[in-house]
Amino acid sequence: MNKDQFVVTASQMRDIETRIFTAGMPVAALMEKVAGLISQRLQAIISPGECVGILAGSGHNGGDALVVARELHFRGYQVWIYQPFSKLKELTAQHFQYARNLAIPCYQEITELPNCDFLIDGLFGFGLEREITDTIATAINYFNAGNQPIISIDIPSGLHTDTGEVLGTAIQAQYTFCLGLWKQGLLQEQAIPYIGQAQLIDFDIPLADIYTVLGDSPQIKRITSTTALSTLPLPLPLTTHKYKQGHLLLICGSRRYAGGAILTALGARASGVGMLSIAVPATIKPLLVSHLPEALIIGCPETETGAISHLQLPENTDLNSFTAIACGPGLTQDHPALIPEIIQCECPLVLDADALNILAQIGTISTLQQRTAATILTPHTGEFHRLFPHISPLNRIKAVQTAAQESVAIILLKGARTAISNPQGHVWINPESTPALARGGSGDVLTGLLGGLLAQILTKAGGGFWKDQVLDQIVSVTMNKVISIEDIVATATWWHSQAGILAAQARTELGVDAFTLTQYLIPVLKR
Ligand SMILES: NC(=O)C1=CN([C@@H]2O[C@H](COP(=O)(O)OP(=O)(O)OC[C@H]3O[C@@H](n4cnc5c(N)ncnc54)[C@H](O)[C@@H]3O)[C@@H](O)[C@H]2O)[C@@H](O)CC1
Ligand SMILES: Nc1ncnc2c1ncn2[C@@H]1O[C@H](COP(=O)(O)OP(=O)(O)O)[C@@H](O)[C@H]1O
Ligand SMILES: [K+]
Repeated sequence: MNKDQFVVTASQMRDIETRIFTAGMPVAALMEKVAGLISQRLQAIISPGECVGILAGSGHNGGDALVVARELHFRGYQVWIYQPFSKLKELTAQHFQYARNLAIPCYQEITELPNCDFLIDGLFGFGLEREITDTIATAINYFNAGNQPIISIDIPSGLHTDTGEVLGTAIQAQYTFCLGLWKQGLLQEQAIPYIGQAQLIDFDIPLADIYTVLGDSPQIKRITSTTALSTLPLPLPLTTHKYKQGHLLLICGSRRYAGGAILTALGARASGVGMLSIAVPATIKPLLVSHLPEALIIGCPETETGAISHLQLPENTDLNSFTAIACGPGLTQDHPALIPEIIQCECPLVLDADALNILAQIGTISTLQQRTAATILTPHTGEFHRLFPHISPLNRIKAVQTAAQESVAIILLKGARTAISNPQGHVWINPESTPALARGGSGDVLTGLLGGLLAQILTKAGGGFWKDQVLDQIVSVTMNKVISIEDIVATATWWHSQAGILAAQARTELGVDAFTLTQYLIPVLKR
């Protein structure tokens, strides 16, 4: 089984290791195994003959680094060791002694260090417990200022293993080889500038130990292509028809922001949803019709400024006629009364952009209390602050958990590492994205895509969901599979980011405007 989806804190990793050691695995044997795997990965990056500086700490992160030093020495690399500590853990001390007896040059002062082509950072792993100061802080700053790439073992030294916070100072790595299971800190936004390209080194931790420590349904998980693809509504049933593939209502756009409605709609189109209805101010109806001839465009009465003033749905239709509703992009805040009207709907509801700004104005938690079906809020950091001003966004994982619990909604906090939580605190983190998405309109695309996916998957499950299930956020019970709404939210997030990555590969990071992004959604699935 792929261990890529698990995420651990330092204390959970410590508990898992303890279980392995208690079961009989010798500590020294595990260190040998782990460092052997690290050495193999290094040899794919560094050519024999090149000079490698090894930075060794006092604990087992340093022990790993010293075994790597020995291995690279025997594989024909020029190796030296920087080891400034006076007291080492026993196993680490033994490896240090052996390296010295092999005549690998060892130094305690940065002023003595020869030049090198690469540095291996084994100063601190998940055992870092306080701020780095004095000699070690000076050394880390010195290494960061050099030209040679740094490869960190487990986590860049100086980062807090859980929060990704910099404790005093931290190594800026080009590569991070995370050992065994992904550390939570590597998925926090503040850690991104320090991590470089991150890879997991799987050293065969038994699944039973992982589940014993993390629980049968782990609280925090990484979204991977495997987890995302397992939720997509593919292949379609051979005998399906359009009304079985979901009916999404988008409520978006204004005279001022007509483009937001188009982008949201194009995101929804790519989801493959069976029926798409789009409520917009009457003035921009012809524009939407020309972009999306397949959609039902509902022209609504508008305010003087060109915002929707009232939802005028077709005859025999009300909000509960739809499988899901997504609302907000380009709406403006000119007519706040629209939101309390929409909140009444008894189907899953995605709120984004101006719908969130209005929600913040009228009272986030009190308004959402009226909801009987699932609600998904998709704020960026600014909108999150308006919705939940009392929640610190510094630890984004904690922040989404708290916000979701308080609002009894699913919260998707957008950013370079989008984090999603359900009210029970189950979190998905999107580990792979691109700054090419940091452009106006790309969030609108996500809202449409997510709405479309929700409508479709709900309908595939038979369209029936009961109140008690809704509170558990469970929407679909097929023969042997339970799909929860937050899994669908995670899948949409993954799909959107992968489209950004694919578009950036084809067109550079500057070539991913929001319209172009919509054109790369389907190619992600073909790949
Ligand atoms: N047992 C093994 O062989 C394995 C080792 N692993 C490695 O072991 C690491 C964890 O090892 P440890 O628990 O020994 O911890 P570390 O090697 O991360 O560091 C702990 C040491 O640093 C000291 N220290 C902490 N903060 C400090 C500060 N601010 N300034 C100065 N000293 C400080 C501590 O007192 C302790 O001696 C992992 O990150 C990984 O690299 C595991 O990943 C795999 C299994
Ligand atoms: N630096 C970044 N790296 C990766 N993804 C990003 C980055 N910045 C923004 N994004 C993504 O781009 C989208 C921006 O959405 P949003 O802020 O709502 O923009 P808009 O409202 O203009 O559409 C989100 O999906 C977000 O996760
Ligand atoms: K390290």
